[in-house]
Amino acid sequence: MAIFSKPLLDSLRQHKPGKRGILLLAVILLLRSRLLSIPKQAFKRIPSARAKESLSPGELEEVLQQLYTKQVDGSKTLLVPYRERVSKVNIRETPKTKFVLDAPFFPPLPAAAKAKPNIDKTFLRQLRAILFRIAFPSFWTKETFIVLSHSFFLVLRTVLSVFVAKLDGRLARDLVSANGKGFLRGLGLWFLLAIPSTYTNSLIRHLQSKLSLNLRTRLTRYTHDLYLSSAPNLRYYRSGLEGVDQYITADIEAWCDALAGLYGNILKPSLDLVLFTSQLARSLGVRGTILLFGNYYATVAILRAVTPAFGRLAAVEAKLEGEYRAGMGRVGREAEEIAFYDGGVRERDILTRAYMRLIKHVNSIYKIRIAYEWTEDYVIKYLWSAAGYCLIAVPLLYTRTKRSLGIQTGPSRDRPEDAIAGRTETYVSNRRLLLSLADAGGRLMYAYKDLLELAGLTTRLYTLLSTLHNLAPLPNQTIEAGGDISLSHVDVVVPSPNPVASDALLDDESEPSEPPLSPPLVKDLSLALKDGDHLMITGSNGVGKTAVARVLAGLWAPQGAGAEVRRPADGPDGRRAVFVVPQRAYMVTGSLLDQIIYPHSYPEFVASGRTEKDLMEILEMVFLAYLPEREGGWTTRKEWRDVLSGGEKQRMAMARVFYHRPRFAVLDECTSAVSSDVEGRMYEHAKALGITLITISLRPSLIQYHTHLLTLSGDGSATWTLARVGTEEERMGIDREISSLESKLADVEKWEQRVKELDVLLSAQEPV
Ligand SMILES: Nc1ncnc2c1ncn2[C@@H]1O[C@H](COP(=O)(O)OP(=O)(O)OP(=O)(O)O)[C@@H](O)[C@H]1O
Repeated sequence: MAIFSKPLLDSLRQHKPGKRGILLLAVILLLRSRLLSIPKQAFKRIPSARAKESLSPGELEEVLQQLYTKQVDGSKTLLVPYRERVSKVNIRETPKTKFVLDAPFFPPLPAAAKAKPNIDKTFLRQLRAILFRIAFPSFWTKETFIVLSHSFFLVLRTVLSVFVAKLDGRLARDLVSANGKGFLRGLGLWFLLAIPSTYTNSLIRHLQSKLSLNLRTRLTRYTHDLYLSSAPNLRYYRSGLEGVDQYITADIEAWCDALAGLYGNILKPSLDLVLFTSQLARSLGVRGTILLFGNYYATVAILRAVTPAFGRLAAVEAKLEGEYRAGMGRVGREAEEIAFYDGGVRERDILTRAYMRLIKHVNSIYKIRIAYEWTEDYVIKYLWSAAGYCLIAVPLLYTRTKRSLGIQTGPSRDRPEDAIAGRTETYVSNRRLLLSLADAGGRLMYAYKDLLELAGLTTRLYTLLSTLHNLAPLPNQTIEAGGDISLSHVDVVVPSPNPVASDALLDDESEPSEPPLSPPLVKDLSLALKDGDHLMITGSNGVGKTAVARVLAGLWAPQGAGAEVRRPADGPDGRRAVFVVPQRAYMVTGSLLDQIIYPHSYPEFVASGRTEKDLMEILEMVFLAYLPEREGGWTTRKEWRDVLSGGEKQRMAMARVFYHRPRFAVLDECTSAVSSDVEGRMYEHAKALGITLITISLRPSLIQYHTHLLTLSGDGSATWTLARVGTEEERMGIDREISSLESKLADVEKWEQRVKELDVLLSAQEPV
């Protein structure tokens, strides 16, 4: 290899130990990259048992269906399709105790802090909490190793820059003194030094991206575990955070990028500044060094005075971006409804307004940046350069003893041309150092701006985490194995919005106040249901029927003095105690099979011992047996929300009830689009399976399948009546209806008489 050629080895021998070290390092780095590339090619030729084969479309479908495999220790291995292969990712859930321990580090933010993210104590506290509780929970993590490697290469780059500056000076000296041999040797060294320099640069970029990605994975997984929590937390349901998708997707990514970039952007120029200043101070003397520091001080003072509130601007930008993104998502989701109304133009106006709001803000940032960057450029490029010339002049014009920077080991400088060559060397080295210094200063100033932007993003991320951490769990419901459902003295009240989630970034800086509790929808509700007590809840629209179901299912906390909700626990065989089918049919992302077994996953379905034959029987029960064939099999993956009709979706929801066979099924107007005869058969089948029904409906035809009727009065008094179907009360109601019908029948004779009279009248008027 060329790098082992004799001249190079000679030059290695000729140089001092320090320089030899650098050359050695360059050779090692070069060899490392060479060596690393060899095995890859070699391995390609060796067929390995571990080599991953590409999956056939059928196998890929199976993997998509499988989703994960369960490990012995309870963790899951997610099967992630990747380039027609499958990569396995081990997922260990964040323990609940970790969240409990972390919560005190995320106290709620005062509105003023949300509105004005800045580099202050609050920012440092937030950053510390996110960094040391989530991003780097302990020292021995992969991320720490990346940071250490990153730091090493950053330091190495600075050291290499100093050598480049020295070599620059040496080349100029050899040129001025017409030392051809020395010049060529210097040029050789220049190329050699370029190898580790460029390698270091690309590695720094690589490690920075890797750090950002690893941080993102850590934060995302932590947030997923925190946000998608089950009862009694249900944070995804109760957080009340607007644009939460923006927080979890874009904001986390932006924060990780900003942090990973900032580390390099601060460490490297700071190191440069220290190293170059110390180098320069050696040749500039005391006067020059004082001038240098005076220059730094003036720069910082000027730039601090003109720096706008980049933190707040970045946070507002993220929020507006989230609003625009959410609007676009809504149109995508509700496309058909909008199309029926032909509401495209209206939606366009709404979205364009959201977009223009964002653009206006981004534009204003750009405008603010012009003034800032103009000042920054003026100060860093021109002021520093002018100061640099003055500083370089110090050793050249006033210093009698021209000290070298350590490279000049050449012949004595008694001759005048040697003196000129020496001065040129000093000048070129100092100038390069000064240019690097100006560059470092510029980057530090940029880093200050980045730091402000990071403060804004940190506030956003902290708002998300503190909102989720500070959401008190729902009060414990009494859950008894084998018990029944009972509510006693429960007031059903709409929960007040989470005050912590309020976003003061755009509006005012006022503290969030506790919103007043709305009046109860249903007052002092008491009822008890055991197996076979089929209950129907009825009442006019908006009266609170679904609200009762929410309390029953544990989504809303029961209110009122002495209020208590008792629910049965799930059976030991995994049989669900209570299963709610909501008003709006929900279709999960996945295959046709996934729709029936939801919220079970495929491995749970397999573990339950059920087969596709069982699923087919269920589909027959809900009159959807044609679906597997029509849609191309059980594993077909489609956007089921759009593919199935409204009635089909409702039938599918009933299929889920038959699959899970809960003890109690709360059916919230979930068969409103199903024809009455099919609805009746599904109700009969549910009862035959031993499922106790709690139906919310306005259809009187459904009363016959129930034993109790809860009627919520729609007169604003929040009262209710609970009657047994077929009791005295109900009979009285039926008797009243019969007597009203009989009195109407008594009039039938009079109406028939009248019809005859009208016939006679009409025939008299007909022309003969
Ligand atoms: N999250 C909420 N925030 C504010 N108000 C709510 C919320 N959920 C329900 N409400 C209000 O509570 C009232 C009762 O709602 P609910 O959904 O229980 O009505 P419902 O009786 O089921 O009506 P429908 O027959 O139309 O389905 C409504 O006036 C509704 O606006």
